[in-house]
Amino acid sequence: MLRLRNLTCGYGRSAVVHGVDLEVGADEVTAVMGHNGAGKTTLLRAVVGLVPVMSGTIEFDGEAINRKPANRRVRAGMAYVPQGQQCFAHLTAGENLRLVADGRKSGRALVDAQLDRFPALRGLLSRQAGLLSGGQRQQLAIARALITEPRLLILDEPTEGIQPNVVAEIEGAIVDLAKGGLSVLLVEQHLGFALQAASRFTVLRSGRVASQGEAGSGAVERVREAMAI
Ligand SMILES: Nc1ncnc2c1ncn2[C@@H]1O[C@H](COP(=O)(O)OP(=O)(O)OP(=O)(O)O)[C@@H](O)[C@H]1O
Repeated sequence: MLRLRNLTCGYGRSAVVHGVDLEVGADEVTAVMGHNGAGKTTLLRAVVGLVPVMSGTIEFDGEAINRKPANRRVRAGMAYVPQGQQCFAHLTAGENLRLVADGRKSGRALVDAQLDRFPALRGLLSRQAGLLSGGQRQQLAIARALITEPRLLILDEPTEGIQPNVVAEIEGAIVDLAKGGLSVLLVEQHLGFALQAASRFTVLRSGRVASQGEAGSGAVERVREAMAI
């Protein structure tokens, strides 16, 4: 589905991510971990086309997409949920969803499906998104991304700064999505959840792969060691 080969990317002439290989298989979750500033967000932004590739390749469905603009990557089946529960704060929750759904075939059904996934949003549709809690805004942001019917969902720290009772709901939704056949590239600080949801993991340190492997037995120790925690 997604394969990065020897990817180097960054800002201007400064590389931030250096020679990273990484794969997200069909129907799989790959977790990317690492301390603040390790380059996780930069890597995700390169995948969606918001940070230029300096060298190496990004392949999506076997096709090199290094030069494909972000809008065409979205059309090809990627959806990106950036860090920070980003929504249109002055629009209502319902308007945030309709903005993406309107004009799509079965737009209303797509919205309904996401309201079934995140039932708490049903009662909040007429509320301004900026007045929702962080957890509710994150659910809204994920719901909005899913309305585009992606094949690869790219999530940047979806549980960061969110009240613990909602964290469990968001984690559950991500696990369900993966079980339902969606591929997910997940940046996540919570080790336990990342390794439970993912089948592969990558730890970045100063933009380089410090550890990588399958999220089975022994993975927690490998990740802890790579992150020195
Ligand atoms: N727009 C930018 N221009 C220049 N440098 C940037 C830019 N955004 C990030 N950086 C630098 O790139 C490096 C990696 O940042 P990045 O946000 O990718 O890390 P991260 O692992 O996602 O960290 P965090 O968990 O804090 O978000 C940092 O040194 C940061 O200062």
